[in-house]
Amino acid sequence: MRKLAIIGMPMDLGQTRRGVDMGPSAIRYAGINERLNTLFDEVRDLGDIEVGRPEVSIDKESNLRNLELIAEKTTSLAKKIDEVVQSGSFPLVLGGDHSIAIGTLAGVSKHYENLGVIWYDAHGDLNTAETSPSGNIHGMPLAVSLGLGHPLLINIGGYLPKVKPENIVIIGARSLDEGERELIKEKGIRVYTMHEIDRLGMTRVMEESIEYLKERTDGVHLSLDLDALDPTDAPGVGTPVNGGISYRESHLAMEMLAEANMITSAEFVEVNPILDERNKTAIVAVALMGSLFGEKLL
Ligand SMILES: NC(=[NH2+])NCCC[C@H](N)C(=O)O
Ligand SMILES: [Mn+2]
Ligand SMILES: [Mn+2]
Repeated sequence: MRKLAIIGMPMDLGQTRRGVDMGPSAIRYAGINERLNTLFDEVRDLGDIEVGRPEVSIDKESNLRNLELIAEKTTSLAKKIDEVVQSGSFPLVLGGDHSIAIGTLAGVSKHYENLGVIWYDAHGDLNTAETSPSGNIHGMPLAVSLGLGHPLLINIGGYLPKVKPENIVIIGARSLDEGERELIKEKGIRVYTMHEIDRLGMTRVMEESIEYLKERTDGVHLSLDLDALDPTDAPGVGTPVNGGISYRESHLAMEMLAEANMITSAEFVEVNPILDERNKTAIVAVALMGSLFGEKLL
């Protein structure tokens, strides 16, 4: 029996543009239930993780914006995800800014020996407090999952690391900070930048990524930041970067993942309805979920 559990994570503390906390509502409004109902034997919407309206604060010592709150809220998310995986359901998390991935991965990864991660994003999200140009934790979750960063974040769930560098594939990168570039080289992380996507085409990028992860992982988490897509297709994001992946290429990528039958958890993040045009970005997110979960035209 194929079971899906939807969990909303309405958190905007990982960056400074308010509104991304409304992402889960926008995605639900875009018709997620109707779209996914027929693709699973059971779809349960577990509602949102309680985030509240906390006051924004900067940790003086580390210069990390909202450090303690993010640690607390992602810990709650991790617990919920852990339960969902144990119950045999596929966890689908709706963001929220990308810092929520710290919690998702903490909840998921303990169930696998070698969890793979596809980081579909314009950014690497591989900063630490030392390399971050912004102090925004949404630029750090992948580093945190590698065990690099503030102790309060890397120890969530009581174990580390959540992912090994050789089990990561980044797709869609076109904005990397200096420290992130160094880390990618030092750790040998596989990255398909927009250059490779243009040059090889999305088909080959996905074939290679799937083969690479099949060989070494026993489960794969898809962390999809809507800013991986070009801003013309997904304008409702806080940190848009021109020259992104098209709507069609993204559908192809999701369809190939469905065919490979390898994704074991997923999150769709950074949908900000305040910055959007008529909920376009949430609608794109739901359409991509359809393809990811096996929707077919014929
Ligand atoms: N999840 C995201 N949209 N991350 C954007 C990060 C931008 C920049 N690299 C930073 O660290 O601030
Ligand atoms: Mn991004
Ligand atoms: Mn991101």
